[in-house]
Amino acid sequence: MSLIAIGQLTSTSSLSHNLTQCRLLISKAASLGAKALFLPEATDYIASSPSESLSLCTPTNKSEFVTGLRLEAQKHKLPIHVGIHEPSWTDDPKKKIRNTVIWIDENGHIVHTYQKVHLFDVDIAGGPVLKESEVVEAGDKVQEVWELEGVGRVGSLICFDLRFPEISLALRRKGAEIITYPSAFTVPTGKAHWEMLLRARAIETQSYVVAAAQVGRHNEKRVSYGHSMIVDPWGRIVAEIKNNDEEEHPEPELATAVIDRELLAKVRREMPLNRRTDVYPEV
Ligand SMILES: O=C(O)CNC(=O)[C@H](CS)NC(=O)CCC(=O)C(=O)O
Repeated sequence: MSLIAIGQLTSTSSLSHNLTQCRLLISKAASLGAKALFLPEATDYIASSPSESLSLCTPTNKSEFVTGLRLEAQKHKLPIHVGIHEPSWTDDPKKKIRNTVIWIDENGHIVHTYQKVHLFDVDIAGGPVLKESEVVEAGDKVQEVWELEGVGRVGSLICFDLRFPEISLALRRKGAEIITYPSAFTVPTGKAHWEMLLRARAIETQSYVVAAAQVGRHNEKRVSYGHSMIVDPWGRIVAEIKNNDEEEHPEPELATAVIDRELLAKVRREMPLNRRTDVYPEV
């Protein structure tokens, strides 16, 4: 049984501001004895336009934000899972960004990474209108699941990936016990679908779902839904940040939950989900 923490904040286009907010969450998570801290998608920055996003994107080993987090992880001996932007270019004139999540271990080393596979291109009447693929390069790999010592086997996904059960089932097949969805959901889609999708993914993969999310107003164009949560393999919400949807500038917040591997084993033992791949194709 190990405690983990999720952090919720409002990233802006100021990397140093975002780092300051993360430092508060990191020291809080460490003082509570969490074994790891999970932060949202795009914690390094949320820009107000594709061109601003491109101009803020720097190589990971030169990013002041990532360097700052690595030092904090080392100082507090606290592993950190965090969504960032990474450049994909070498000398490609059509520059693109990678929307990734990195895993920083307790020594401050980046030991795992995942690049978002499903990009958010939507045009919903009355909003939101977002075309992530204009500036972001889609990933093409399911991550290898890794062991977070004393906690469980982790597989990472990001935000919009949540709507595609196939990739979470692929992680389960690779041995995942904890599936993460660092996110920046929009308010209308969050109100309609966020909790339902997270709980569905937890129930059908019989895994913990860890979803740290951006909240509040990032700039004149973007607001995120928040409501970060951890769901257990039975579909129960075991940690939740209940932000007020009217509040545009909430304080960074933290929530914790215990990961109970015995419960996980019990759920999987009591209701085996044996697939009928003789009837339909394996996904
Ligand atoms: O823009 C950045 O820098 C960070 N990336 C994001 O915020 C991404 C792409 S715009 N947001 C989502 O995928 C929201 C998905 C969503 O809201 C849904 O599935 O309903």
